[in-house]
Amino acid sequence: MFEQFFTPSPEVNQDSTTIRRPRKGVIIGAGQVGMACAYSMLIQNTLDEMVIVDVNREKLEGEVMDLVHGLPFVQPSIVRSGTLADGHDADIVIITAGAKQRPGETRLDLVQRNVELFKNLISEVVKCCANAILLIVTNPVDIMTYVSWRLSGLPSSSVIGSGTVLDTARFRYLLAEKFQIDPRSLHAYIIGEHGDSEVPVWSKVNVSGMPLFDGDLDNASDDNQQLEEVFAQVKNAAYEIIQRKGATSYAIGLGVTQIVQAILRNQNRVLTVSSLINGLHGIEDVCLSLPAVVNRQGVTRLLNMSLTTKEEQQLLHSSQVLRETIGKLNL
Ligand SMILES: NC(=O)C1=CN([C@@H]2O[C@H](COP(=O)(O)OP(=O)(O)OC[C@H]3O[C@@H](n4cnc5c(N)ncnc54)[C@H](O)[C@@H]3O)[C@@H](O)[C@H]2O)C=CC1
Ligand SMILES: CC(=O)C(=O)O
Repeated sequence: MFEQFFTPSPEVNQDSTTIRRPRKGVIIGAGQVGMACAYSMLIQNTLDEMVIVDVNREKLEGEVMDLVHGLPFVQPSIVRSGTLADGHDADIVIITAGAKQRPGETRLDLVQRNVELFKNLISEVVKCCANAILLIVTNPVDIMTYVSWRLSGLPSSSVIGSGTVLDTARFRYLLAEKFQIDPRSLHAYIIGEHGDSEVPVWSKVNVSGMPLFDGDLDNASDDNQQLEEVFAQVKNAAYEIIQRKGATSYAIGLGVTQIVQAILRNQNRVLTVSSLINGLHGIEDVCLSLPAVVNRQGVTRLLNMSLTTKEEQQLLHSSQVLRETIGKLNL
């Protein structure tokens, strides 16, 4: 079509091995979170091709129409609605489908509904997108990551949960506000469950390598109480936001983008994603977040982070909460 406008170049390189293979991702779930991930990845030039899938076809079409009308403003990429079958050559599948918390509900309250959904979904994903890394966002994300690993039969390195990447960002943001520091220069981690039993690693909080505390916040000084209040805000952030606007989406969209970039750009980036833990800190057969090295193979290494006795105990408790929940599942 319109050949009159173009003249083929005399020496087009036909050797496809010199051309980088496009980075392709599938997002399952075109809800608030799925679309925030799509938008964030689009404006950060993260994928060359993005396929968005949802059982609600009408909503899906509307969301994708809205998104593609922005393509002239960003780096070129393909964005379209589709089905899982369109993901046969996908590098990554991001799962955001499923029930979300209503005001007052915990993430663990979603477990039955979302595990039932995943029982069908994961086998389809593995069948259709055989070579993809799975990135789970649906809550309760640690349980859903474990369930996805078990149901998929994939190596655990290829099944990753967004984990406490979001909580870690909230922690850094709030601490950075308090200390008047750019959050990128403040290093701090939330580990364990993405949920009520999560653990702040006070002993490792530092500004460009300078530790801010000796260890645990043991004495009840005013300063320490203020810092405990910061952690309470981190832990309760989702409840507070859901109470006000019904869902959280922007920050998780940005967090997912960082994880996807770490994977597809082979960055070896340290992120508090959720992955299978077997042995570290005395934890067995649970997915939860510890600082992990993320690259094109997924989670390849976990940092042997030293913790105080109190932090170890809190982490073990968090793992027990998750293990008990897994123990009640009929997988
Ligand atoms: N890991 C994290 O840090 C966070 C996780 N979440 C979780 O993400 C999930 C999604 O939240 P929202 O997007 O706000 O919910 P939402 O209700 O806006 O969207 C969910 C979407 O999933 C779709 N869906 C349901 N079953 C499907 C299937 N079998 N295949 C394809 N699509 C399907 C629905 O049609 C809907 O469009 C929830 O479980 C929520 O708790 C939310 C924020 C942060
Ligand atoms: C909903 C949720 O998991 C969060 O915003 O942390």
